[in-house]
Amino acid sequence: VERLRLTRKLNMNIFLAQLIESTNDTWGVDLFEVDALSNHRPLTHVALHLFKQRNILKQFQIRELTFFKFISAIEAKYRNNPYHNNIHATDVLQASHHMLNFSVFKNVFTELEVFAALFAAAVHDVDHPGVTNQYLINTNSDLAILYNDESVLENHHVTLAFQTLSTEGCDVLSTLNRKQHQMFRKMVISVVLATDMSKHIQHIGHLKTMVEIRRLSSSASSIIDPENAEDKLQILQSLVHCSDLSNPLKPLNLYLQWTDRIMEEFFRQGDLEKSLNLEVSPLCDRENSNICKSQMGFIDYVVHPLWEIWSRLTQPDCQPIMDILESNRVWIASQVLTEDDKHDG
Ligand SMILES: COc1ccc(/C(C)=N\OCC(=O)N2C[C@H](C)O[C@@H](C)C2)cc1OC1CCCC1
Ligand SMILES: [Zn+2]
Repeated sequence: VERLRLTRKLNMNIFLAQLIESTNDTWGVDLFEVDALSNHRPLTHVALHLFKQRNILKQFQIRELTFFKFISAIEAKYRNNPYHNNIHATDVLQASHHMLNFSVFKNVFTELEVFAALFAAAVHDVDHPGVTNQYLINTNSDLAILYNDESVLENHHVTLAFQTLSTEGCDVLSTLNRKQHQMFRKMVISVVLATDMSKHIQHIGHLKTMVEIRRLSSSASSIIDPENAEDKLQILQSLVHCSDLSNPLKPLNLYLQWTDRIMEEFFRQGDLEKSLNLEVSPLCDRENSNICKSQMGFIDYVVHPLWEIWSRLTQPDCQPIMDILESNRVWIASQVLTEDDKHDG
């Protein structure tokens, strides 16, 4: 029996190593499997692997043990929410890594910009309480008071991330010089704050402008001017925001798990609102929800408008991902019909 147990353990570790290896260049890795096989430490395993694969630790002379301690401390500060947890952080990190490899970004970003974008993705929802900004504002929470109702969650995530750097043995930025540290901090703050859904429309506007300029100056082969730091920062903000809203563009079985999770998180908020005699927020009433219809709305009015312009900027590498969105939408639409019948009884 002992031999059987060890053999099974060995096979699990081999399977885990293969899954982690696939995060290098695969869209739609099953991070729920990575979570199960890694003793619920997907973020530490995947972040260490990707930062090493990109040679970031060597470039900035960051000791592997320091990075391990930092990312482990961050992972431990993610709460066990149904959706906003360490698996979601790993998902956004891996999607951001994947899209930084798009050919349109070749020779565009500096190592520091790549480091900042992936760092921001890994920490972007740390200590998320599983409720929305609006809920925190409506309940006069300490966080809303602290951040004056402005991007309350996002301010909290980035503050906590930088505070974690001063935990014993966790300062992954200690080898950066003053200028690098200043630029890194500016980029991480702006990328994490840009994940606030209230900035969603602005992302679309900036991307439309950039695509327009690309279309007009069709001469310029690579549309992104590596000298324009502002444009590059906006692209990194949109890259992480797109990764944050990438669930409907993942293989259907993964998309459906994320949908179940976000709905459970929203429903728990609705339960809290009911118990506090507050008005139940949209989509948060578990007694009265149409999951497929709300996902259709999410895809048609939030996700597709963003990804449509993002895919135009990043053509042709985004096409396979857009194809997944299209097929998922067709599947969801087919379920709406049957879901209606179910409700009609
Ligand atoms: C897989 O599905 C989702 C994945 C992630 C999210 C998150 C974290 N934010 O998304 C934007 C958001 O919170 N919004 C604010 C308000 C809830 O109105 C919405 C239209 C936009 C939401 C997902 O689906 C939602 C939206 C439709 C049903 C539940
Ligand atoms: Zn997020």
